[in-house]
Amino acid sequence: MPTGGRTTLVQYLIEERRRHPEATGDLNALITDVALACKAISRKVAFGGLAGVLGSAGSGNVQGEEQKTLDVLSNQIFLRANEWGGHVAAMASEELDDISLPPGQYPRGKYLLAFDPLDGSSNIDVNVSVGSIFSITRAPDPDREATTADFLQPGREQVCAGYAIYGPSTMLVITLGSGTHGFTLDPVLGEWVLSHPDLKVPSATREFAINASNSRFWEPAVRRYVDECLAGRTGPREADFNMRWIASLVAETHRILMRGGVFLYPKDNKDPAKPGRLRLLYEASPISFLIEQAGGRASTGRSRLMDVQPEALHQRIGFVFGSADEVERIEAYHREPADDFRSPLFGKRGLFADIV
Ligand SMILES: O=P(O)(O)OC[C@H]1O[C@](O)(COP(=O)(O)O)[C@@H](O)[C@@H]1O
Ligand SMILES: [Mg+2]
Ligand SMILES: [Mg+2]
Repeated sequence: MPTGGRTTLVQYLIEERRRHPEATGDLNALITDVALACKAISRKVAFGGLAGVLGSAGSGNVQGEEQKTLDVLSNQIFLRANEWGGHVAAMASEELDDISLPPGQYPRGKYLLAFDPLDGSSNIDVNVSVGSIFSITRAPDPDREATTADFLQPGREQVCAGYAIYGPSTMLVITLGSGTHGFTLDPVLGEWVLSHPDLKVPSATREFAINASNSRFWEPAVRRYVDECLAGRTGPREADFNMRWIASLVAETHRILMRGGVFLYPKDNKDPAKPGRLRLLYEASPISFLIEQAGGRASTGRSRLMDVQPEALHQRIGFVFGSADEVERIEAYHREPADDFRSPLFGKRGLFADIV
């Protein structure tokens, strides 16, 4: 990484490319196009109601979710920024039923780009941080037209992943497999400046994030974990825990990268057709790559998320990530037979184990 003065995203990417003498520069060009899309979305977010970007678009996506105006707009911005660059073989988006091929292009690009153009869209209208998430993998065969099946690669195959967060300041956080690095958008020069090199997630934490309104649908291992956190100093963990829930995956990830913590959107029994809330290819996979590269752990709750073989473009999955000690604990709870515990206070090992 360059030393002295400001390091911009472009400088960082050039430096990274030096470590790969065989690289053609295509990946860097693609990341620059993605970063440009994020910059454009950031401007739309900043103008908010003045740019007419709030509210519903009056349509739904392939997953039956209401599309916000900014979901649709951000999707268009991502597509336009990347379809003519010659670097992608195809794109997949939360907001598109099927993959998108670049228009009439030959030779095709070498990469597959999957993205959630606007994450946390329920927060747009209330002016809370939202973001964009992206994942880049290699097209298995750039000599033929890319297919949906080409996108179904485990997370460990990603060559780059990142997110932009549109918060009080706009940041781009990326990994190319050599650490996780944060760039802040200089709003005057319009440049991404390296502000948070080599982010590290502490292995221990006393902060967890989960949507507790789903508690009646949780599996016993998740219920046990949360019960034990809530029991605090007087429970089996012998420590008080704090809780957060922003409902923007990007914002939760950012907090965890900044100060640690654990996030759970676990597999539950709310809707048998949906094994989890978050999408594997353009939410959980890229966030996992960023978290692992920052020394954290990313899991389905049972095992490493980046080893899951995807089966569908918009597949959902249970997702637990953050400080390694907590994620390991949650995985261990899932391995234990459920009837071994009911709650921290009343289970076999609990304070009142003898009286129940
Ligand atoms: O509304 P819930 O159930 O708390 O879900 C919140 C989760 O849904 C998401 O908003 C899904 O993202 P989208 O806004 O891209 O659909 C995540 O960012 C967040 O973690
Ligand atoms: Mg999302
Ligand atoms: Mg989205």
